[in-house]
Amino acid sequence: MLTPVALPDLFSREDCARIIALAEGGALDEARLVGGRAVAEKRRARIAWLDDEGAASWVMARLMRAVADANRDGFGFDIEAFEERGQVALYEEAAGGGFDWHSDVGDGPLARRRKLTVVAQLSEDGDYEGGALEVNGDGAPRAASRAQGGGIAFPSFALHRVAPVTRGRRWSLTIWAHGAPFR
Ligand SMILES: O=C(O)CCC(=O)C(=O)O
Ligand SMILES: [Fe+2]
Repeated sequence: MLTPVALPDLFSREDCARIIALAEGGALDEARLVGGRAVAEKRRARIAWLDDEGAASWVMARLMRAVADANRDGFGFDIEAFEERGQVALYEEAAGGGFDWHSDVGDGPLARRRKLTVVAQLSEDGDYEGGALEVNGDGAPRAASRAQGGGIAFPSFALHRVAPVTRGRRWSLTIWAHGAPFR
């Protein structure tokens, strides 16, 4: 199945605040694209990476369980591991935050092994306008739920985007599950 799967209630409101605090406690860098090139025009966000050991381990553990369930129930892909750290992204009105249509599968050694993408909404719906995460899993782009703490899982090759944030700021958390490249 290629249609995105909703993952409601991954995190509580307090969990979301804790994850944002973890990201703010580290370095928030200008986002880079799949190939490692900084391309400001396509992606306008700042990002921080969560380690799967230490203070953020509970975050990664919870997401990994949710991905395993979603894969079993919805996708049935061959997933072997989680080979990248969790990515917290901040899209800000002031910076014209957004991320144009793209696939998460690329030519890099990790990007080519991406199988499933999971994005969790860390901000409250009312904190921002615009900023919709839209996924085109089957020919029709659909907006993911904006509910804080909820998430969505979709095949990493599926085109998706974050519409420009027109007011406020949106925080998200993305992880990828990896395995042998699609063929
Ligand atoms: O922040 C989001 O909602 C999506 C992030 C994304 O698509 C990515 O990092 O590849
Ligand atoms: Fe993406």
